[in-house]
Amino acid sequence: MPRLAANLGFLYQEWPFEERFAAAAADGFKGVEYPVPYAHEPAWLAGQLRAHGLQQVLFNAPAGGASRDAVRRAWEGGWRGTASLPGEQAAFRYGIDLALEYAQALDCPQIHVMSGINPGGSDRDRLLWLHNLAWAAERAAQQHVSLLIEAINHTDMPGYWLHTQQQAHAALIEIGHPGLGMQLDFYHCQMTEGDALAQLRHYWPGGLVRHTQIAGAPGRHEPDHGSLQWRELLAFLDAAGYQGWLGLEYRPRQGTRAGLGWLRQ
Ligand SMILES: O=C(O)[C@@H](O)C(=O)CO
Ligand SMILES: [Mg+2]
Repeated sequence: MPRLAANLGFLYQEWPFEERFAAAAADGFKGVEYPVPYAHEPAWLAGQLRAHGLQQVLFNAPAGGASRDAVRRAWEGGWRGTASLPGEQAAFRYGIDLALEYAQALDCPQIHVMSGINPGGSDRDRLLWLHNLAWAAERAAQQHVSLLIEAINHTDMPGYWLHTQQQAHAALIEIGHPGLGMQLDFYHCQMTEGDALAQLRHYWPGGLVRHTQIAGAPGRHEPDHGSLQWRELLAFLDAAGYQGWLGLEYRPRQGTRAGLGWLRQ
C-alpha cells in the first residue's frame, strides 16, 4: 500500500478546516494535501503540521490573482489556474512565487500547477502553457521543489485545458525539465479515459508519475464505489515500487470515518 495522504479539501468536511489536521492525525494519517492554503498564513499551517505530526505532501499554486486578496478570492471566483491563459502571465508568476513561499514554510516538496479553463484554446496557448511551466519549473528547482500537472475531466471541470493523460505526458516530455512531473488522479483518468489501470500501465514506464490521487468513479466517493479497479491500481503501484503518496481525494458518502472501511478490505 502506498503512503496515504488525507486531502483536507475533501475529507473531514464534518470539521472546520482548522480542525481537520487533528482529525486526520487521529485516524492515523501521516500526510495531508489540500488545494487552497492561501486563506491561512504559512506559519499557522506549519504549526498545525508540527502539532499533529503531519507532513504536507502537496498543495496547489494559486488558481488566479496577482495580489494576496485576489488569490484568496480566485477559487470562489471560478479561476482554475492561469498557466495556459493569455494575458495572465503576471498572475501566473505571482502565484508561483507565492506558492514557493508556502512550500518553504510547509517543507512541502511538490506543488500542483493548474492550467486554467480554456475551452477551444489555440496552439499559441499551448506554447504559452509549455513556456510558463518551463519557467516555473526552473524557479521551483532553485528551491528544491517539484511541480506537477494533473489531467482533470470535463464533466467536473468543463473547458479545463489539461484533460487527458496523453496531453500531460506529451507536454512533460516536450519540456523535459526534471523538476516537472505528473499527478495522476485515477478518478479523473477513469472519467476521461475509461480505464485508469490501463493508463497507469501505459504511462508508468516513462517515470513521470510522481503523485497519485484516488476516488471512486463515477460519483467521486470512496474508491470501492463505482468502476475503478482500486485493488489492482494499488497492487500495481506496490509491485512497481512507487515511492510517492496516494491522496484520498473523494467526497465521503456518509462521513469520513465511516467511509475509511475500504482501506481495511
Ligand atoms: O482533482 C482535483 O480536483 C484536484 O487534484 C485539484 O487540484 C484541482 O481541483
Ligand atoms: Mg486531483
